[in-house]
Amino acid sequence: MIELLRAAFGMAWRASRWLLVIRAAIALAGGLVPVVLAWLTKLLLDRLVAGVPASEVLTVVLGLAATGLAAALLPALGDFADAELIRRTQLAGRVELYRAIGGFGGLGRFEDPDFQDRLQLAVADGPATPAQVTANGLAIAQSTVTIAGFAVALASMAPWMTVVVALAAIPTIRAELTLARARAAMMLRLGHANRRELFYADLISSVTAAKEVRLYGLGNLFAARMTTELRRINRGMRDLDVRELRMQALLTGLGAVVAGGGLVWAALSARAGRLGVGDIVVFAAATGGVQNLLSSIIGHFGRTHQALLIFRHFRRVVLAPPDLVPPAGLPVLPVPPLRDAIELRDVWFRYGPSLPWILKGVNLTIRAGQATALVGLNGAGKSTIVKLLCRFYDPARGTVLWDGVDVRRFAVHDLRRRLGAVFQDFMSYDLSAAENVGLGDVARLDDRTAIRAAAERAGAHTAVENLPSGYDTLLTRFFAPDEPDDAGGVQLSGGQWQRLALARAFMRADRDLLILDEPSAGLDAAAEHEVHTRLRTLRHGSTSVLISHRLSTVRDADTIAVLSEGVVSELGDHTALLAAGGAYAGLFTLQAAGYADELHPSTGG
Ligand SMILES: Nc1ncnc2c1ncn2[C@@H]1O[C@H](COP(=O)(O)OP(=O)(O)OP(=O)(O)O)[C@@H](O)[C@H]1O
Repeated sequence: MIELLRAAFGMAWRASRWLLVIRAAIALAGGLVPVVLAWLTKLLLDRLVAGVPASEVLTVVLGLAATGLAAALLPALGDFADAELIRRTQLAGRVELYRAIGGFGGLGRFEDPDFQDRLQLAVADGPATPAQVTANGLAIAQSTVTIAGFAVALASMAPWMTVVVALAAIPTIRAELTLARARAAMMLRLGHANRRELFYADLISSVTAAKEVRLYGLGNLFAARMTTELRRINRGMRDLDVRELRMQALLTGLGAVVAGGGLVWAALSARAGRLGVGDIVVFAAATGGVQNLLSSIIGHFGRTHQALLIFRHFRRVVLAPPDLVPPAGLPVLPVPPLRDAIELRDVWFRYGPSLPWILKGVNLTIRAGQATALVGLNGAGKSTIVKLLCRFYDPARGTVLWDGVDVRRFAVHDLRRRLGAVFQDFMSYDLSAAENVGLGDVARLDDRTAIRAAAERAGAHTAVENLPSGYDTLLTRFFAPDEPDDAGGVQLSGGQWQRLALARAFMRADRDLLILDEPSAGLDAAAEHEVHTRLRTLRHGSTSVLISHRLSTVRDADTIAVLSEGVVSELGDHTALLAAGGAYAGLFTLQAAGYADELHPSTGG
């Protein structure tokens, strides 16, 4: 906890050291104000009772007015400084967090539900926690200053009372810490439910799901499921609130007994002439004040504790070790241009220790300068191989070799700079058409000539030029236009989006390996033909991996690998595989027969 505390203060300090110094000065002054007020009030009453000259009374009154002004202003100043501190620390925290998340090279962490819960908590609440810890810490310091002042006053009148008040605080401290721990644990436990609730809420309100939700009448079902999750969350929170209420009631009772007892003693002492009128004022202010402050300190302790527990999740995400590491002890190597081949050697892979093996000893050589096609039934593991080639995961066993070097020896971003890819589940960015293409090579994001050339290769140029603002057209209707006379965004069709994804990959067409996972699945027949003709020319002499269920589009690949039961079951070119009469030949004949039937329907009957 001390280490966490230090890290939280460190972050706030780095985010804004001057603000922190000013906030500390406000806390110190704010801590002294109640004590000064109580002493000035006692002084005023004592002087009034003693009948001193008016000028002496006036001095005290002026002092009281000035302290009163400070009492009124300081909290507002403190709140302002806290809010600014939170804003600045939150900004610094977000930058740190997103840099860390961006640094995760693989996909495994994003698919781990426990890590997701931690990530969501870190993203939603983590960045503000250092400022919360700091603000609560300063509030504790402020209250401690006040308590020290009152304790001196109380000890001079009734030392035993100081001890009783301090002892009465112990159960409160324990209770608050227990509650803080329970609150933080609850937040993590409710993480699953929160994510499910957000998931259903998004389905109900998102444009993407709107069609199916309406057609299948899913709105009520999703709303009911969302409500169930919300109820579960509310139940958890309510249980905690009830526990808190019960404890507060008990502790308040205890406080009232202590304060009441002290006041009875003070009143009896004043009656017996042992205490003056001013003393009673200071005594009442001190017992009430110390008790209030102790419980406020304890509250702040609880909140600090809770913020620290969330900050711990934030730190775990930020300080998570690299997820893709080179083999133990071996130095990282630069990635040389591909000269010979990429080889998967006895590669085994599954998506989690408890999940089934997807690849069970795949051996495959992707030769430089050649086109390799991967075919196989749904779920055979074709996209999984693509993900291993991009090193989104490392194989559980076996190796992926780049010209004979294990790809784990390379820095992952260096390796990826040498790849271009269209994924089956490609992205559609709510950005301009030019950016949707240019993102394929960030260094050339503003290079309109390169963007246009890539769009032309993908057969997307004419369609983009015909958009209301050409390449500058925003490809979304999600954002309202900035200018009133702006035509606003447009929504593309599925096939048009696919062409842009292809164009994005073509921004990297000169890279060492071009991966095309179903690059034409959403295209019409003419477009598909056109794209594949272009691809054929483009692929000529370059290294590519192509996945397609339409076997006519892979027939001219140099090598076709059939994936089945987790291994490469057939390998060769189209002619060899047809002649072998295996699974490929069967599938190809089936597809060809389908078209032949359409072209030459049986005339019988
Ligand atoms: N992220 C993931 N987590 C867990 N399992 C996964 C994940 N991605 C894929 N799988 C599983 O791995 C298997 C292979 O999937 P993969 O996407 O590689 O198949 P594919 O051959 O590309 O299929 P398709 O032809 O349908 O695109 C499937 O059974 C799938 O359920």
